[in-house]
Amino acid sequence: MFSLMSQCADQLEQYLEKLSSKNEPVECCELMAKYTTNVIGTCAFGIEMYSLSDEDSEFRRIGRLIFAPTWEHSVRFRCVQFLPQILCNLLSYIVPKTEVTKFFTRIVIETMDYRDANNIVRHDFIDTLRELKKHPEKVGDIDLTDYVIAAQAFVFFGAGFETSSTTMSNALYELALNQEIQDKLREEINDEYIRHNGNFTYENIKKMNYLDKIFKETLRKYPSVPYLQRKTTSSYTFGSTKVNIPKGQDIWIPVYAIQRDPDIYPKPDVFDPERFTDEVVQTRHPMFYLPFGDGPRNCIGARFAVYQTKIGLIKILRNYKVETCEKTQIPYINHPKTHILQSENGIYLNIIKINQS
Ligand code: HEM
Repeated sequence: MFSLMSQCADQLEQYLEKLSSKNEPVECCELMAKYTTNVIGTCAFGIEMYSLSDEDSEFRRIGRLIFAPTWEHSVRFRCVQFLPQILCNLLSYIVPKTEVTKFFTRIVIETMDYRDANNIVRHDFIDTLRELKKHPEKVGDIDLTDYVIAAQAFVFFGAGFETSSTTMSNALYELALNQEIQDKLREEINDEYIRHNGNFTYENIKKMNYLDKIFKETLRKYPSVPYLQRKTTSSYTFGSTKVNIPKGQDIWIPVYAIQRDPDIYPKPDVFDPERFTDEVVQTRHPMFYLPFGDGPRNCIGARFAVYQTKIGLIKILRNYKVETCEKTQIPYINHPKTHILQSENGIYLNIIKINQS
């Protein structure tokens, strides 16, 4: 899996060569979304997405549609959040299927049929879905229709690419604003490059401490999922107070607010990777850092996200310097309408080639 990710990162590097030669500011949210679309397509679906090389890639177009902050999306999202399940189920039969639903149903069913007909096994996400289709008893009384199967693929794709791509573009934004942090990271990348003859493996990347601290601080300051949702399974009263949350209550856990609380993270708007040294981390309650959630329904793609982000950043920063430009929005403005935390006007940066031996 990691080697497939690494190939996508190599394609990103080639694409950057083309982009940087234009000497124009680059919109990094779109750039990173193209990269992570490529990674998820290659690793999870076994489909070459061409999202970097092809400006009109179908997958990238659908990816944009999923997260477009439109009225229709808002209404659908709120219905799922607030209407009783039974009403939602009923509505799903009445409301017409969107282009995204049709696209995912077609692509997933076609890919599964193609693999069945040609005896192809890749041990990826599509194979897991094929396995479930062959053995529906494994999912109890859930009716595994084509729509239900496509919905699993949709969640995986939707949850996987935009969260990671915004994390990458936010990291680049902070590195452009904090050149000394960028230089220090490049030093670590170059040391690793020399130590391992240019071969960045999963194991090597795991040992890169400074990169890890930057990754964590990026998700501290910009948690892609700004709040978590839960329903209480029992009534709970806080300490010696009378504040009570009754059983069955829907609650939102405000990750963004916790991770920007000055009592927990002093000077929360300062980007400081040193908040994530082992010693400092031990002084904080573990629930004060929740970018991937926690408990049995936490993010299943966390490790995938960590490595696609890190290998992508390594490939960019080894050969390119990122700098702010006239089009860079400073300070960062949160988009008021998106569900995933994003900057309102994109992240424009100069990406300048540096000569490495
Ligand atoms: C930086 C990148 C990512 C972030 C910040 C992130 C964050 C999250 C968060 C906060 C949740 C909810 C957890 C909870 O409620 O406790 C979640 C759920 C989920 N994530 Fe991620 N995620 C990322 C990348 C990915 C990737 C790459 C994939 C798949 C390849 C993925 C797949 C999922 C799925 C399927 C769920 C739903 C799990 C469930 O409901 O049981 N995520 N993610």
